[in-house]
Amino acid sequence: MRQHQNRSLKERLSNSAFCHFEQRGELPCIVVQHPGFTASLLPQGAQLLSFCPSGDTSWIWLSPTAEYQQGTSLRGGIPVCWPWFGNADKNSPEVQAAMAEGQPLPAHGFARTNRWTLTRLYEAADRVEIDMSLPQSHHIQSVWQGDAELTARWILTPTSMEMQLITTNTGQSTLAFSQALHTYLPTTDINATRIGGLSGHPYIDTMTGWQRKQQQGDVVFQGETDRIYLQQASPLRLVTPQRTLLIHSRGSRSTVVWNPWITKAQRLSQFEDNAWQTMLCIETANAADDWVNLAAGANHCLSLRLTVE
Ligand SMILES: O=P(O)(O)OC[C@H]1O[C@@H](O)[C@H](O)[C@@H](O)[C@@H]1O
Repeated sequence: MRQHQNRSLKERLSNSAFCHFEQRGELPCIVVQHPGFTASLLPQGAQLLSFCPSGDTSWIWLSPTAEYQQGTSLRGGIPVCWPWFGNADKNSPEVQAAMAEGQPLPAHGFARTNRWTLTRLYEAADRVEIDMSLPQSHHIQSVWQGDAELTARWILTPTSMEMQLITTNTGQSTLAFSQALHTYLPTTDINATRIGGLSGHPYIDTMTGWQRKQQQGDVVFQGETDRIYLQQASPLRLVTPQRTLLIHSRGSRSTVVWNPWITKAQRLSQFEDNAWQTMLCIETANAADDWVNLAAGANHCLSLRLTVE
């Protein structure tokens, strides 16, 4: 099955102007080498691993110790969390209703560890667009009873990286889900890093028993940080010593901000002990109170677009 999937992906990419197939450990990877930018994406998890405009370093962080293993999400890039965010039991009863009972349920859902299929590739002088869809599988049906089609779309240009996650409710009744584009971002110094655009927003601080608080000013990092900011926030402004990145989002009414800091870093897989100093996550989400209730037949598009200021 895997070999057949890899053969047809190779064939599909053999006529491509800018994309080629590369095997990385156990995983096939799509490498994009456009005159204006380079990028790499895994069909496993529809995970973008890197995006570098020409002359720049990657706007996306990838762990130097990331492992290319079947069925395991790589640490870094943009993992897709869907159809639930975080621990299954922290989701609303509506989101939990479609989850199978008596099964171990993976954190952040199953989309990030399953194999997706390349369904569209558009290449032009000013952009590359790539679509992947998540096929139904026995494994998915054993953990989740929702009826949905899921498409990931990237629109890559020399000056921007857009990722969309489109959920279509193919069932007869309303579909409830939570989700995130779990973007890992680089910084050269977490102590000199701040996020603008969240001042005045309420947030859930998972570090203090899910207490509700309110953000005053920019978000700065002084310890382990794991927060769900509520309400729509776009654009966010990530200021690092290296660059200022604007994070534009649509279809998102919550933002997760995460840095594991010193102690949690030592417990994380595929993560060097000091890596917390040079990364953070800003996740374009619909999480906690903010889950999506999608009518039968309707679509929902969660989108994230990165540009530099
Ligand atoms: O190790 P995982 O499953 O990729 O999760 C990483 C982090 O993901 C974040 O979204 C969560 O808020 C954190 O609590 C979690 O630790």
